[in-house]
Amino acid sequence: MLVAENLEKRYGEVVALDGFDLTVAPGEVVGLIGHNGAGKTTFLEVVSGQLRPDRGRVTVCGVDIREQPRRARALLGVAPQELALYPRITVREHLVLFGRLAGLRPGRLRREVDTVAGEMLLTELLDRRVAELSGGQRRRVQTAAALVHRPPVLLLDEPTVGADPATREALLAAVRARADEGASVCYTTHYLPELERMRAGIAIAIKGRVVTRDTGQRLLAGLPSELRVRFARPAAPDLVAAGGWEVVEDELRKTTREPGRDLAALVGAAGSGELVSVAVRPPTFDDLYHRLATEVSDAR
Ligand SMILES: Nc1ncnc2c1ncn2[C@@H]1O[C@H](COP(=O)(O)OP(=O)(O)OP(=O)(O)O)[C@@H](O)[C@H]1O
Repeated sequence: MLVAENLEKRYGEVVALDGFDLTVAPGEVVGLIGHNGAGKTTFLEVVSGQLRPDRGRVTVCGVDIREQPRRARALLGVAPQELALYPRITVREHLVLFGRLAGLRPGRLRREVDTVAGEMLLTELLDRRVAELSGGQRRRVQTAAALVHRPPVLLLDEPTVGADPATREALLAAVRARADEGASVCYTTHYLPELERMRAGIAIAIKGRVVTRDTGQRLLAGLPSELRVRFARPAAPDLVAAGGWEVVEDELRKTTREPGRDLAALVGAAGSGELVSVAVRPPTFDDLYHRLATEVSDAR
């Protein structure tokens, strides 16, 4: 369980966190999303103990990070946005190092290294030095190092940046599996379909605070669908204009929260005999992101 309450952090005039609250329950993946500069990385740095907040409190499985920083740190798995790896050692040595620092004993450590290497598609690379890896491969090592000791709280800051599709899929599956085992996962990304894939809750940060916390499905439910209708012959222009339809080649399109009602009204006026096709595209996570982007620019 991760609980952050009323965090504040200033850098001179810049307010990076401004009353930031977030709770992530065991078994839950929360996608923390928001524009560049919304405070996501600052929040993760505060939780992982790299940064001291001016105000507020964070507990990790009930352990206060300020009162017992070492105990709290041992309960966390952190993959920061900036790569922080030792280039001269091998991938295996890396994972062993992180597992040992977290207190894993040799037998279990060996097993966990093999398991996480398999999950993150790193098995073939275990004996390569980090310096010899590509950017995407290094990021995978960083995520594996966060997972290796099976921490109850995971903080992953844009872990799929630069990942190819197979790697992205493997990473999302591994993260979801850790949550299914009971971990609380806080995951930042600018790519919302990843959150859909992990059945993640969504926390939207704007200007240093979480303004919305809901399921993806409920947030999507507030968005319009796109309705596309084709007739055998062009519909009458006055009919099109009156219904607020857009004409794109031989198709009528409308973005609407009530596709059924709009379709019925159109067909009622034009007659169904000429109808060739109807398609409804429900809102996607990309639409949600665009909506958020608009709302954020309006709030600025
Ligand atoms: N070391 C620093 N010194 C001064 N200002 C900083 C520092 N670190 C962050 N900030 C400022 O704090 C605010 C929040 O930054 P933060 O990196 O937390 O945003 P973010 O939501 O993670 O953005 P991104 O999506 O780009 O990763 C920004 O205005 C940023 O410029």
